[in-house]
Amino acid sequence: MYDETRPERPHRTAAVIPAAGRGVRLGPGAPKALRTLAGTPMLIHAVRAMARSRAVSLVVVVAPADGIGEVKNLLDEHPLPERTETLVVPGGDTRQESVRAGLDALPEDITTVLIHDAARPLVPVDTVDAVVEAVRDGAPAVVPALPLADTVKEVEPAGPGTPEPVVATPERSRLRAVQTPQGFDRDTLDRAHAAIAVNGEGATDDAGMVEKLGVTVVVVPGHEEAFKVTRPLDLVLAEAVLARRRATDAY
Ligand SMILES: Nc1ccn([C@@H]2O[C@H](COP(=O)(O)OP(=O)(O)OP(=O)(O)O)[C@@H](O)[C@H]2O)c(=O)n1
Ligand SMILES: C[C@](O)(CO)[C@H](O)COP(=O)(O)O
Repeated sequence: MYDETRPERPHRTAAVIPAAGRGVRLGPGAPKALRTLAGTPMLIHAVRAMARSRAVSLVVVVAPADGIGEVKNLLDEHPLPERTETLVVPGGDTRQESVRAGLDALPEDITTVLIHDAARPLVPVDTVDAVVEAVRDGAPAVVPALPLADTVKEVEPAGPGTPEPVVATPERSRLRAVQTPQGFDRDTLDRAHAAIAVNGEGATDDAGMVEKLGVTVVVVPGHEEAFKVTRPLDLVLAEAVLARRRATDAY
């Protein structure tokens, strides 16, 4: 409820980009975030995607611990609009630890945080803005997501080469494939990470940690081009999207 005796906290939004993964599923080569798409490192595409939003005034890149200097050089070589500051911090052994390192580096005045995978370099600015707007409208946690095209089965995992028994078929119309940026009220996300540090349970995304607090997470429409570059075929798709953007002057 609005309390007129309490001064409004100014909204300031930061994007934290976990970029410290190795990219094992992509195959041998440089760390995934440093591999190029249309000649530009994936990380730079992701940083630009955040900086395109006028709401984002700070981008924190969580880099491989042995790649801090290289990432700083890349950011110097690819300047952003003047309104966007950048910070680079070393990541951890898991995505969760890397996100925590990014959160720890945020200045006090940040009230809204976006967590965005470097591995989703092509997310359109409208998706970023929709997430920020939903947080600013009062949702403590917001994820962009799309309905699924495939039917999904829950299985009893078995060893390699052993057929896995199906245990359930969730109703597809109720399922969503979740993307990033995921947007949060900063205090809520800090609480979620602190709780996980105590109980030790992990989650494959940040919203999952907030759900464990019992806080409602809401979904806004995601975008097909916000897909995660995970396996080699994703590189082919990403290059095709960039070629189409260049041909239509949309980039
Ligand atoms: N220790 C880690 C692991 C992952 N990430 C980041 O989290 C995002 C999503 O992770 P994923 O796509 O799984 O990247 P990788 O861990 O690099 O991929 P893989 O699992 O194939 O090694 C990526 O931007 C990745 O750089 C990170 O910052 N720190
Ligand atoms: C955060 C995420 O991109 C949401 O779909 C996904 O969970 C990351 O998973 P990964 O295995 O770390 O790539």
